[in-house]
Amino acid sequence: MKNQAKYLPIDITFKDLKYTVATKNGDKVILNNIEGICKSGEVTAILGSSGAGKTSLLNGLCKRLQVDKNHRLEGSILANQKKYTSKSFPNFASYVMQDDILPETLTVRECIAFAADFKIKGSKEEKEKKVDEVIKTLKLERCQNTLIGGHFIKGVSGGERKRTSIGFELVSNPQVIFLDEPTSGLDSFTAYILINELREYAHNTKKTVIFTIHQPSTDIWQMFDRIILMVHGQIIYQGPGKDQILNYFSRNAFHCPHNSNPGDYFLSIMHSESSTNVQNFPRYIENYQQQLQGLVHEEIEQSNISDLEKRQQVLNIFQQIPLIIKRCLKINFRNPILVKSRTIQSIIMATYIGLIWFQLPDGKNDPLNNVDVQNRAGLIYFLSVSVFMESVNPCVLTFPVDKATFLREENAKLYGQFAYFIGKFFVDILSNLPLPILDTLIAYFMTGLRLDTGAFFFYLITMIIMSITGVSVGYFVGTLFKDANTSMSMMPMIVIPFMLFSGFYKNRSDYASWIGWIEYLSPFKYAFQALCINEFEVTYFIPNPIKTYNFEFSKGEALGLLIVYMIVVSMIAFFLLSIFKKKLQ
Ligand SMILES: Nc1ncnc2c1ncn2[C@@H]1O[C@H](COP(=O)(O)OP(=O)(O)OP(=O)(O)O)[C@@H](O)[C@H]1O
Repeated sequence: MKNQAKYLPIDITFKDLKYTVATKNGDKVILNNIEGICKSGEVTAILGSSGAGKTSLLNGLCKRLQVDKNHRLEGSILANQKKYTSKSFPNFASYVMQDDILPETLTVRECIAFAADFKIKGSKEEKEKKVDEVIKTLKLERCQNTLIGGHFIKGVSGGERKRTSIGFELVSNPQVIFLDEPTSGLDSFTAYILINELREYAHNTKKTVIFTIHQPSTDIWQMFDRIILMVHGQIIYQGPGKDQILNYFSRNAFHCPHNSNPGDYFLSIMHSESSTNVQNFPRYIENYQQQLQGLVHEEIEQSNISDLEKRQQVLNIFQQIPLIIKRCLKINFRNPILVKSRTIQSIIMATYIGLIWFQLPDGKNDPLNNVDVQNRAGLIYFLSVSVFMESVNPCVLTFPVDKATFLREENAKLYGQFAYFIGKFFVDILSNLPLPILDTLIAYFMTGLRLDTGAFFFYLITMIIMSITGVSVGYFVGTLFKDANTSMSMMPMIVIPFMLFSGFYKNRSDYASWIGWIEYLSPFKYAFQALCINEFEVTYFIPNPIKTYNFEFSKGEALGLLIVYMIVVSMIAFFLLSIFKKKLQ
């Protein structure tokens, strides 16, 4: 019984669907009271001129349309005559976005296997068998061990990338698969192969395949089982493809010339740039309403009826976290920017610092030398800033990209936000760990900081915590803004005030009371206090900076507060992500 429900074919239907957006010039109707059906075992193509409402319809069916007081969605959208929500959607359906969001440093096989691990119940062998099957279906055998690639790494071709995205969704064997322009950016042959694979998937396993498409070639056009044509948010044809659609339009005096591509012909009579077309739109709509709408209505009434399956997540949180960690490790450690260049950068930076502040006098011979005290305090402050920057920058750059992957996968119910956050945070801490250690080993001894085992390890731990704090702040900034460029350009606005209120540039006793509270938001304040006390608590220098800087905490307290700061900022980033999640999806 359970199995029957699992493989039950699903028809998607929509009735009286109206989507209205409030604009400055009044309400704009994007979908205008339309109804239709996409049947199981068939490929349904949604076509129309630019701005006709194809993507809005597809997003509506996927429960991804923005709905609020300015965006109203009316009517019903059903699967086997049952309502579904964005939450229950992944139980039976998958959505392949137009932009492929895949990690650059994973291979094609690893991407598909990752989805299989989360989505398929069964042994490792069963999962591998399913991955093999999908790779074979999508003809990805030859590139299965090639990296996806991106800006810095040469990877698979655009077509292979698109097929990997589809494989990522297909591996869970969804009953319904929605695709937004799956052929965009592909050459005609690759596009043909892709649509043919989707057609076989629909025909052989009674699945429902629905996509929007621009300018299909004649060969591709012949593969559509069902076509929905749209203009100005209305449907002007809905029914079988091939000869039926041509005959229907011929009967209504719109003859597709012999030997021409029907896709091109229909687009030529639908695009709204031509005034003749626009004059004809009411005719198309009227013809459709008089001749076809009744039939469509009957098809909707006769569509499959069944309860929708309630799929549970296959893995619990404790099984999800190790898989996320495994993947994040691969992503981070295979990335040449994140590993090689950061390590080299860190070595060069620490050596620079070591050379500039080389073997600072310890005050034994000249305890009253203010310049030496100032140099030593400046060095300590700069070291804490440098280790923070080393970890915050890559996080701000990569988190918005990773966030997109997370949103897609969380949307597809692969795992939950908590599992993702813990797994990713753990790996980012691990990836950053060598840098403060390397910095310390080089700079600490080159500059001649206090030679004492306890002081050395306290320094090292503070630098590691400061590096992790950089990761937390990186997540915070990366969550606040949608893309890496905005995050990077906004970061100075957040970090510079923290630096100014560290107590190094301006003595904390001198802050104006109305703004002085900002110092408690500055991680540099806690790090600088901890490191400075650590360095000067045992010293030959008479003017002791511990007093001059007016520190209010002991070094242990300052380090403790830095740890609390790091945890609180991470928690804020976590909650911000859950608040913005809905909006970003
Ligand atoms: N949230 C929105 N606010 C305002 N207008 C919108 C919104 N969403 C869609 N539109 C408008 O509705 C119309 C239909 O948009 P949609 O993206 O569905 O068209 P489309 O047929 O997919 O076009 P294209 O082929 O160019 O992607 C367009 O004119 C678009 O500008």
